[in-house]
Amino acid sequence: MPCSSSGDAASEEYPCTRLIYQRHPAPHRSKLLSGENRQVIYANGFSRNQQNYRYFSYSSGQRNTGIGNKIVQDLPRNVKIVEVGPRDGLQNEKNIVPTHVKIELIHRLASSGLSVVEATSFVSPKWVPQLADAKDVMEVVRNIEGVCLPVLTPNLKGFEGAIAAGAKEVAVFASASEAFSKSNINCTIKESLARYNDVALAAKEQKIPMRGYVSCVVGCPVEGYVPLSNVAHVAKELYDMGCYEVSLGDTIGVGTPGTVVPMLEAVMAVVPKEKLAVHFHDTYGQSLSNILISLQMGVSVVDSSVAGLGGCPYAKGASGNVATEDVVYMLNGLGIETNVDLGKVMAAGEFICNHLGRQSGSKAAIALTGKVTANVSKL
Ligand SMILES: CC(C)(COP(=O)([O-])OP(=O)([O-])OC[C@H]1O[C@@H](n2cnc3c(N)ncnc32)[C@H](O)[C@@H]1OP(=O)([O-])[O-])[C@@H](O)C(=O)NCCC(=O)NCCSC(=O)C[C@@](C)(O)CC(=O)[O-]
Repeated sequence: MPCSSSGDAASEEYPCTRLIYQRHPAPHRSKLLSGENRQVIYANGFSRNQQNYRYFSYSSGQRNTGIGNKIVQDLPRNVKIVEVGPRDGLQNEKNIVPTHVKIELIHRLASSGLSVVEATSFVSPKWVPQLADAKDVMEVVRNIEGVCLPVLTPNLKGFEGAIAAGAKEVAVFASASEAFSKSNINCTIKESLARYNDVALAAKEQKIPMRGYVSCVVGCPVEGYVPLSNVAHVAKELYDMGCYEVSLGDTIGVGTPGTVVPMLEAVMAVVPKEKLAVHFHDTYGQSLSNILISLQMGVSVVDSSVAGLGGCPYAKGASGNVATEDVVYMLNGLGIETNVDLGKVMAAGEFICNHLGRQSGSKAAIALTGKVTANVSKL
C-alpha cells in the first residue's frame, strides 16, 4: 500500500519504500510514480507539520515498541540545534564569500525554524580573512526576529565590536589542548581563560548571554591525545565564569562513541549535563553515532552546519561539521522535535553550495534531492 500524501494513519503503518525529495513549485502535492509504495514527495511544498510527519512516519511505530523503546526511552523529547554554518562553516573557505550571500544564508537558516544561528566572528581579520565583514553582516541581520544570532569573540576588542554592531549574544572559545590554543588564538589556555573572564564580566554587566566552546575534546591536531582532566577543567572554568552553555568540540572529528562517552562522563562530573552541547566534525564519519550516544547520555543541544560546511583554519585536516540536514533527518526519524523544517534547511544548503560551486556534504540532502534514491522498504 502506498503511503499517502496527506500523512494519514495508513502511511504510519506502511512506510514508503522509496522517497525522492524534489523541489517543486506546486504546494501540497505528491505523485505516485509507478508500482506500489513508490512515491515522489514534493517536500518543498509541504507545511512544516506535514513534512515532519512524513519523515517521522518512517519510524514512528518504533518509538513505543520492544527493543526500540528500550534504546530510545532516555532520549530527549526536544533537541536544540545550534546552526554554525555561517561562522564555522564559512571561516575555512579560501575564496571570500560576498557579504550579501552570507546575509541571505543567515536569513534562510533563520526562516527554517532554527532557533540559534551563529552568524560570524569578531576575530582578527588577519587570522580569519573570510569573516572580516563581521560588522557588515551583523548590522544587517541583527534584527531578524525569532532567532538568536551569537558571534565568536576572542577578547574584549571582539566583544566591543560585536556589541557595537548589534550582537545580542556572544561565544568564547577555549581549547583543551595547549598546542591548539597557541595555534588558534595565540595564547596559552590559562591566558585565554583570563581573557574570557574579562569578556564574561563585560557581558554580565551588559546582560549579554555568553556561550563557551571547548575545542579538541577528544583529540588535538598537534598533540594528539588530550587528557580528559584538561577537557573537564576548561569546561568547568567556562561554566563557572558564566557561560550559559558549554559546547564540547571534536575539532578534528576523530572521536568515536568509545572516546566520546568517557569524555562526556568526565565533563558531566563537573558541569550539569543540561548545560552541555556537542559539536562534532565529521572527518571520520562518526558524527551521527557520537551525537546519538551524547543524546543517550542526556545532552540535548547539538551544533551542526548546513550542508556539512566547515573546518578550522588552524586545525589541519579537520573536515566539515556534521550536516544540519543529516542531524534533523536522524532526529525526525527518532521522533525528536527540533522545530526545524528540513526542506527549508536543504534549500539553504543548496543556496550556499550553488554559490560555492560544490556538492552538499549532507548525505540526507543528496539522497532527498533525488540524486540518490534510498530504498527504505527493509529498514
Ligand atoms: C585571538 C587573536 C585576535 C589573537 O591574535 P594576536 O595576533 O595574538 O593578537 P594581538 O592582540 O597581538 O593583535 C594583533 C592584531 O589583531 C587585532 N585584533 C585583536 N583582536 C581582534 C579582534 N577581536 N577583532 C579584530 N581585530 C583584532 C589587533 O588590533 C592587532 O591589529 P594590528 O594592530 O596588527 O592592526 C587571533 O588569534 C584570532 O583572531 N584568532 C581567531 C582564530 C579563529 O577564529 N579560529 C577559528 C575559530 S575556533 C574554532 O573553529 C573551534 C570551534 C569554536 O569551532 C569549536 C570546534 O570546532 O572545536
